[in-house]
Amino acid sequence: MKPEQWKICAIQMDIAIGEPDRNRMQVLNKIRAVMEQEDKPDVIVLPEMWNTGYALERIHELADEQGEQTIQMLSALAAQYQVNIVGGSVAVREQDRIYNRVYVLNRQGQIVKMYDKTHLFRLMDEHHYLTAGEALGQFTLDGVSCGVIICYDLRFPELTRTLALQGVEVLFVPAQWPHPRLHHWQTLLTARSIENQMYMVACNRVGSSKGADGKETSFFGSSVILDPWGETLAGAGEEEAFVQAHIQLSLVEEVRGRIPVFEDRRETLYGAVGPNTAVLPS
Ligand SMILES: O=C(O)CCC(=O)C(=O)O
Repeated sequence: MKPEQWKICAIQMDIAIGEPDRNRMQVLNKIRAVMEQEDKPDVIVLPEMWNTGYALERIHELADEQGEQTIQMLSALAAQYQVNIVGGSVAVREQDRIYNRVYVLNRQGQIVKMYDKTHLFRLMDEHHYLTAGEALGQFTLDGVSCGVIICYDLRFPELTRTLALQGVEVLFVPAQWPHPRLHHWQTLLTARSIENQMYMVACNRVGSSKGADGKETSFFGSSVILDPWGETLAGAGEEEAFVQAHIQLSLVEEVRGRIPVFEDRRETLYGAVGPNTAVLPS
């Protein structure tokens, strides 16, 4: 049965580029610390590409083969602490392909969803190294309809809208969103939350790392939990933090009832979301 409320914890952390063993140890210790709190969370969320960072030039050698190490660790933790884990994303190798993949584990430690980032971020050369996913990230945890998108996916309102139309009430957004685009991050998260009347749990990394071009990229954190009105329930700055909030699950239905945008949509005017019907200049 669907709970009345959930406690969510987003683990905002630094990531050591190209050091999966060190990052796994960090994640293990942080999850243990979170679960030692008196008021334990129901769902833990991690940031994007937390095993390798954006070490794209060595990604074939560093990525987790079939996700085995990630699955083993997160599944054991989920079962031990009986907590749901939205496992951020990790670089996973499947034969000669690399995916930027989220594993979602339930309280029994079972995988309930695998989602591969569908929109690859050209500005960081993802399209040269990674393979895009072809499926949406909808799943159920404790009877709650949830969705996941990864970082740059946030710029595609059709994706979040499609998930909302599938009934998603809580959307998770693992990210490595860098400076100087804090304004985009905050605005897009708030807009997606308000227009889709859903909870938004966005978990970004902090720290900085050097890319293949030798340039330093720094990440502003600013992880946030928004309610279906787009109001901030919890947020962080640029330091490592546990971003935590209790969310009232019935609020989604209440907000959708107050301002019934899903009933008021004029699909016959602007088409169903889904296939790309945009007319581009020739
Ligand atoms: O869209 C952006 O500005 C940031 C996206 C990004 O860094 C990513 O998808 O990894």
